[in-house]
Amino acid sequence: MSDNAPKKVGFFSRLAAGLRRSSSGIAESVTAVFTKKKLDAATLEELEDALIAADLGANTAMRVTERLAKDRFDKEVTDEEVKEALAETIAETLTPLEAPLDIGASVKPEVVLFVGVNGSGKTTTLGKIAARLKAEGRSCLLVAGDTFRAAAVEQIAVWGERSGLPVEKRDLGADSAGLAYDAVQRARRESLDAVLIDTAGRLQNRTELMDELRKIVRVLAKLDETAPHRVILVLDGTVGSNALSQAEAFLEAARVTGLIMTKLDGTAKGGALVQVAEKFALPIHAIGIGEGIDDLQPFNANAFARAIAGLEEA
Ligand SMILES: Nc1nc2c(ncn2[C@@H]2O[C@H](COP(=O)(O)OP(=O)(O)OP(=O)(O)O)[C@@H](O)[C@H]2O)c(=O)[nH]1
Repeated sequence: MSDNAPKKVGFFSRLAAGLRRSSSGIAESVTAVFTKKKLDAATLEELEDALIAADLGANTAMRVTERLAKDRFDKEVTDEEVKEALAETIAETLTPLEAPLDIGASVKPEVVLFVGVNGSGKTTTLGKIAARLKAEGRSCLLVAGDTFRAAAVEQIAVWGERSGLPVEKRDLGADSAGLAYDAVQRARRESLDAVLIDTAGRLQNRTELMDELRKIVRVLAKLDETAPHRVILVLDGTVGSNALSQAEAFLEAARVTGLIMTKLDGTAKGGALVQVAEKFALPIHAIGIGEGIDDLQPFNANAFARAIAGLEEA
């Protein structure tokens, strides 16, 4: 137990530092509304507006104000109490969705597809997960399924080299569904634990590219009707509420099974994770709070809720 204590402190403080831009935006809104005011209807409305403006979504904002109204109406409240109510509400939403990844533990090879819009962090996230799997003694094949961009293929190759993991790639412009199919066959031959497939970034309104994604899913299911076993949607935390339409489109096209939100270190809009979670109830595997390998953290709902509300660790 004592061995774990310092690690836990480090984890939370890095998370809090990563989320600082989001949490300070929220803290400013809360402080602007509450300077030891009595909690009346007008203050509650102002608070609700401030939380919506912080990208937390109307539903969460309403639940926070209802919670406060129930216990504290007509009494004095401090901004600390508001933040506690906020953290508790966010944790209630997110705790059931906490889903740490355990790739390659049950199915072998576990086929995992990474999807998302351009630049959301798919390739980097895949590389970080591969490095972690390797460190845990699991074998995996990295698949450079973004056959449109030479830089993406190169990026996967670098992650493979760095982690000493095999990479399946093709010439630029090759059919990514065929590549994914061949990769799964190779992983079977080589008895690997997992196949991690990168895909090209695509905007959710580009029908032909979404169709290509459907094709990859269809082709994988030909080899094994339970594949892909996971479809991880990588969302860029800086896009705020736009993440909702992205999640909707990718859920429809590719049966997304879980999500990872990246770049929460560079955004004031991290509250959007709560909105997406609330609307789609998608398992949340991890969050990215920086570009380093250790900056992809397994998702911890309580820690996230306290950090984004600008509170200390519980
Ligand atoms: N600050 C920060 N940067 C990140 C994080 N995750 C990824 N990035 C950076 O975001 C940029 C885009 O990441 P990629 O992994 O190339 O994104 P992609 O989704 O594969 O991009 P496309 O192939 O264009 O679709 C890179 O510069 C990454 O280093 C994160 O959690 N925090």
